[in-house]
Amino acid sequence: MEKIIESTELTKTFGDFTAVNKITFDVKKGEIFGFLGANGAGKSTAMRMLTGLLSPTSGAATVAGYDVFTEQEKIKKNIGYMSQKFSLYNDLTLMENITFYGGIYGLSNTQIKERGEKLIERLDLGNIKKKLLKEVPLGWKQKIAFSVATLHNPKVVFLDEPTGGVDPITRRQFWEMIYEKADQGMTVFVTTHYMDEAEYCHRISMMVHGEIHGYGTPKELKKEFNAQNMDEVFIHLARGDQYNLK
Ligand SMILES: Nc1ncnc2c1ncn2[C@@H]1O[C@H](COP(=O)(O)OP(=O)(O)OP(=O)(O)O)[C@@H](O)[C@H]1O
Repeated sequence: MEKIIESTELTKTFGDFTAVNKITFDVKKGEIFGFLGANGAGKSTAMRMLTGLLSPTSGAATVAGYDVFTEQEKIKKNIGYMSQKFSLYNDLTLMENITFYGGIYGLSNTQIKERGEKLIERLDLGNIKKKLLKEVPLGWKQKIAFSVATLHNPKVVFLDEPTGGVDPITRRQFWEMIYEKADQGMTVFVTTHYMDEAEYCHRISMMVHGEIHGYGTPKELKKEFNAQNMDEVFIHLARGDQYNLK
């Protein structure tokens, strides 16, 4: 199957400190790939390199066929990105946000109108489309942010802890949206701290101190670490062997 992301020994150092140390992995078309790790493990740094926001120190990687060292602008045009911090404008209405981002993504006015209306219908937001975003509850904002990040049908969408602070029902709805996009062939690269969400991913990598220490399907990882669930896999990897699960 076609690989959308390929990383070989990708590394980022800040002075003497190695934040990301030789990470090697790939992500296939239409795959939901979970990028996990404890706070400070290096996830955001890796994601920033893959989205063309930060220059790597060494190694090699391509995203949607473009080189992270030399084709960062092309990468940015072919991806969607939803950052940890809510990325829409609170002082614009829903439709104004859609128009603004649609313009940034290079969509025509007709495309913006059509896709915007479809998005509003899909999320059943007709009654709030004229409200300022700041009046909309967080869970809804996250779903809107995801829809806006995929408005231009990117090959891959990067989601940095998209469901942080959101209630369980909304998280579930959010994941239904992720599945829908993946079924359409979009690749989803997602970081999360929720281990139940890790179970929803097709494959996972687990970062520990800048390195990938676990890589595979949830089933494979549970088998490898003799764990009942992803929580146990995470504890085993992130906190060392003191739990003696293996
Ligand atoms: N610009 C920078 N200069 C120096 N050190 C940095 C810089 N950016 C990140 N780091 C360090 O690199 C390490 C990895 O940080 P990073 O933000 O990638 O981790 P993370 O896994 O995304 O954590 P979190 O889940 O908290 O977002 C941390 O120790 C951080 O302090």
